[in-house]
Amino acid sequence: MGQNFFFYICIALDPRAFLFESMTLIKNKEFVPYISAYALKKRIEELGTEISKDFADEPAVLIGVLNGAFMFLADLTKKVTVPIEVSFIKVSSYKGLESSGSVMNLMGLDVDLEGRSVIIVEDIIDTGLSMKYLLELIEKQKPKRIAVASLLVKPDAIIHKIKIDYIGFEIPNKFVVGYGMDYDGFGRNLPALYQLK
Ligand SMILES: O=P(O)(O)OC[C@H]1O[C@H](OP(=O)(O)OP(=O)(O)O)[C@H](O)[C@@H]1O
Ligand code: HPA
Repeated sequence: MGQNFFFYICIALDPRAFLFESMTLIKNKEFVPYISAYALKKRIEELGTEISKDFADEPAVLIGVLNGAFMFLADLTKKVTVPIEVSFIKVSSYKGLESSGSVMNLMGLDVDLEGRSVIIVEDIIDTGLSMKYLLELIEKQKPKRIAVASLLVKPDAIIHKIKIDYIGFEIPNKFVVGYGMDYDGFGRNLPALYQLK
């Protein structure tokens, strides 16, 4: 409700939020404009402000989940005004338009997280499988605190219940591309978000 409310207020207050690009075709699938680059930017600014307040006294390690989170992490970190560290992990669970049902760890962590405050930064939480895997993996390192930030969450698709601390937008259970997210490897470079028609 909170995220949707923000979205409509954003459109009402600033007509630039309407500046969608046109439909896009990726590997013969049609995707229609869904969330504009402007609306993403405004929401990410808010998330950056929230994180800056919450972690003002305890420098956090932000862990971006590759590949999808590269754009969100880059824009989010620019809006965090308190000291942070940045690192990456790479996992894969999605094949084409569906979850494969298992998580492959393709690149491990290079930071010691014991006693640290950690924020896992994801582009999207869909079934929750990847985040469940990541939480279990990171908990083994005994951090002081783990928070989860995800630009998008599909509440109707979640199978693995997870506490999500920072949510950009709650979206329906429909496949999306753009702003880091791909369909079969393509579409990650789109600056806005598109939904499968
Ligand atoms: O909640 P889930 O059902 O696990 O889906 C979410 C995961 O799927 C996507 O990654 P993907 O496996 O497509 O790899 P990518 O980041 O390289 O695109 C996304 O970036 C999340 O990590
Ligand atoms: O809707 C999606 N789009 C792209 N990648 C994804 N990974 C999980 N869900 C999605």
